Amino acid sequence: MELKNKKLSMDEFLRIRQEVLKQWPTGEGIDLEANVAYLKQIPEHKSFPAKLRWAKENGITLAQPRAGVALIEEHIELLNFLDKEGGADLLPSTIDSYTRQNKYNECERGITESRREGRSLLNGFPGVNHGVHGCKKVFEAVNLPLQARHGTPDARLLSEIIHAAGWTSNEGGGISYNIPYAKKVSLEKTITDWQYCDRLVGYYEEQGISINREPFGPLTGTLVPPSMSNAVAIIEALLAAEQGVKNITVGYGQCGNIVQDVAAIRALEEQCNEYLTAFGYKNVYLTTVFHQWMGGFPQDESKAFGVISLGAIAASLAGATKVIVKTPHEAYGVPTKEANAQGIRTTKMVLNLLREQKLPLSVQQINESRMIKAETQCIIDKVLELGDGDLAVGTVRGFEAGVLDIPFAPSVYNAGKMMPARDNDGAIRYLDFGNIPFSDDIKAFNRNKLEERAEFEGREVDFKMTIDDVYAVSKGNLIGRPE
Ligand SMILES: CC[C@H]1O[C@@H](n2cnc3c(N)ncnc32)[C@H](O)[C@@H]1O
Repeated sequence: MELKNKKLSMDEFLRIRQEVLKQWPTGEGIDLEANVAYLKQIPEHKSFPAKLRWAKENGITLAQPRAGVALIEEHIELLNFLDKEGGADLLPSTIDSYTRQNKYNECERGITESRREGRSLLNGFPGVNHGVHGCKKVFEAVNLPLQARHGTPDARLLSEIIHAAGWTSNEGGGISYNIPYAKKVSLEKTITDWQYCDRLVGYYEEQGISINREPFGPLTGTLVPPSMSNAVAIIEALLAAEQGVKNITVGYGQCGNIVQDVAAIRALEEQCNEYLTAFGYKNVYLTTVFHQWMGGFPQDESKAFGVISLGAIAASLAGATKVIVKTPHEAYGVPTKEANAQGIRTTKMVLNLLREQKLPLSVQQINESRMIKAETQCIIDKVLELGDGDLAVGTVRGFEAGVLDIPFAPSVYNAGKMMPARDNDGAIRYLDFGNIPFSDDIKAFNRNKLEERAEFEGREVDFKMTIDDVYAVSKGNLIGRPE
């Protein structure tokens, strides 16, 4: 089917749906009307969109962890522990890597072995294998809204199952769950598949049920310039809105310079609303999510709490609707429930202390916001031009041309020509523009900022800065100064 940014007809959607539900036995018999009846009866306090709206209207930043284990009972115990002991405001179910690659046979084996071993041998919750029944059991055993968090290029069956089970939020998108997560999956395929996931939400919205969609903001989480991640987030929000999604949370991964981080997430919300309005999508309720540092973490747990606290501070000062919490085990892998709860308590302490404070507008922040918006607009306008006005086609051609280019992405569809580095204040700039058609002013701004650092450090502006910056935070610094 030819790729286009057009709302799927119900006939087309239902035709595809027949194939989707056959991908694994747990897809059999998932009935949309029965789902509508179930979703209509879930209590307000367990609706993701309702809680996000409450937080935004009350100027509160919510804390949400990541968490997922192989077996249903242990997963329920984990989630309730993070609620009761951690103070989580929203709950995830982080889905395991096999499910993300649609390798449900491996999931089955992992579930069996986890039962035998008495511990989780999967790195997340295998939602497809547990099916609607299992996911509903989790939803009914917790007391907070529930969201699927994963990294799945083809999440169509997973989305059917989690929404049927009452989970009223799904993370991901055709770009953000492809380019940073997959090596050889075409963008045509993943954009098409995520149009299905969004159209499913559009169907539920048409039945009067609000479901939240959250593009994955941080992408590779490694020195991604804010305008590049904002451009991708806005594109995915627009693609979702075309399919009838009405409740969207756009995301941003902490970069480390507070002024840039606050400016970036505020610019993201403002510019995304501008584009939604310009494209005629009315009544889309937009919120934001700030991801605590997604790059390398220090092994020392006390230092890790420092990184977690900085993320909480930036999220709160920016007025983000939600912050995704890291744990002191980040440098090692899947955290214990205790460590996970510690990350949430640290975050909530900071959020409570800063609740009445926001970073006052400064000249630096206004200039940073202007630059981010100008860079973002340059990227999106070129994408639309390449697509002859079609955003989906333009996105595919944008990656082919290197106009959209995510640093350190594994996908063969990513040009990998653009290179970032931090300036002397730790803000992320473009060191090599690759094929991004920025204006001369934008290029001069980025170059000058990096020249300032070069002069301060007594070295040339070059790729060594990038490499030094990649490892800096795990070594205890923000900027990778020469040793
Ligand atoms: C997007 C990557 C992030 O997800 C986190 N993550 C992945 N799987 C799990 C998991 N099963 N439990 C808690 N955190 C997890 C990982 O530590 C990293 O911070």
